[in-house]
Amino acid sequence: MNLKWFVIVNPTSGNGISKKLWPKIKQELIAQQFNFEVAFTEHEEHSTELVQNAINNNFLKIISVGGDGSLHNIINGIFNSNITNYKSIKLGVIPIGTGNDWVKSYQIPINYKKAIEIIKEEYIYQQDIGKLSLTTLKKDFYFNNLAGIGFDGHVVNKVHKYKYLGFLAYIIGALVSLIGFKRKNLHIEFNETTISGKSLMLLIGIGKYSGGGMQLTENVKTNDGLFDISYVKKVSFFTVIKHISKIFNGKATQLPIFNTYKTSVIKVSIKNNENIYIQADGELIETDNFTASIIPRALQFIVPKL
Ligand SMILES: Nc1ncnc2c1ncn2[C@@H]1O[C@H](COP(=O)(O)OP(=O)(O)OP(=O)(O)O)[C@@H](O)[C@H]1O
Repeated sequence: MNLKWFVIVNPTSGNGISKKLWPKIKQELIAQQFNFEVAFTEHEEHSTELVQNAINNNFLKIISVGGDGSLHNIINGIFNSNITNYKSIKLGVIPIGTGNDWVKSYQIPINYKKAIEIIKEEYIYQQDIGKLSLTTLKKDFYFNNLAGIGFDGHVVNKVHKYKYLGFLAYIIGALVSLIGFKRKNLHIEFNETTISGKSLMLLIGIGKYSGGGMQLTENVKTNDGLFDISYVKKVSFFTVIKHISKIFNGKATQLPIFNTYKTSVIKVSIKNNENIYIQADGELIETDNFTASIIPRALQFIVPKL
């Protein structure tokens, strides 16, 4: 076993803030007596490969410096591989992203010095991981925070243009995208429930926050072995504007447009081969019918002791 930490830095995250801050982060890691090696991502999804190499070289303690997409790629690197000792891995996050949504569930501070202090404590929390198995493409994608299909994916597709606006990128992207959005036909099955027809969006949640601080799922517990499902058939622009504060204060799911459920498995089919976007942790994945299943307490994350 390698006792050193392996630090993966996405220099592009947070609109390039990671790159600018890295010298200070490095200094702080040294000051807090971390023994570490570092690698920078050189292209999209490179962290998937970097984490696999690190684990194959016996590193078990990983730090992600970046946003939700960087963490998502690291998790896909761990689970989309033949790594069998993933239960021994410890994963810490120094959040330098745009949305930084996963860290909000655990109140991990955006301040990098404080985030490093938390990692130093090595307090472990075993969190559920979601697995999206694409039916036709026979590919698996994993997520640690939230996946969505429909409007949600559409916003992720649009949001790149607005990332310079920071966390506001998602809400502005959502408002702009709502105008003229055409709902898609979905067929959704879980437990004894079937939902079929034109749908605005389906959210499959593990973590509490998405879209830069929005709370669109209910009674979230990240290790209960259940997805927090939110289904919205339709919504008007006027309703969103009227209830905009509820999107961020956790009360949105009380609105009658929200149907919420809990399940460990959910099957989604896209009717009529419609062109629809699917996102996982804010990263677009390929479009296909899929089954989402939860892997309870699959991975050890380093979080603050609450
Ligand atoms: N060297 C690189 N060049 C270009 N893209 C990269 C590079 N390294 C990683 N990426 C991509 O950068 C994207 C965004 O990263 P990340 O999500 O960490 O930052 P963010 O978008 O600013 O934050 P958030 O997801 O929290 O809003 C990911 O999709 C990842 O694949």
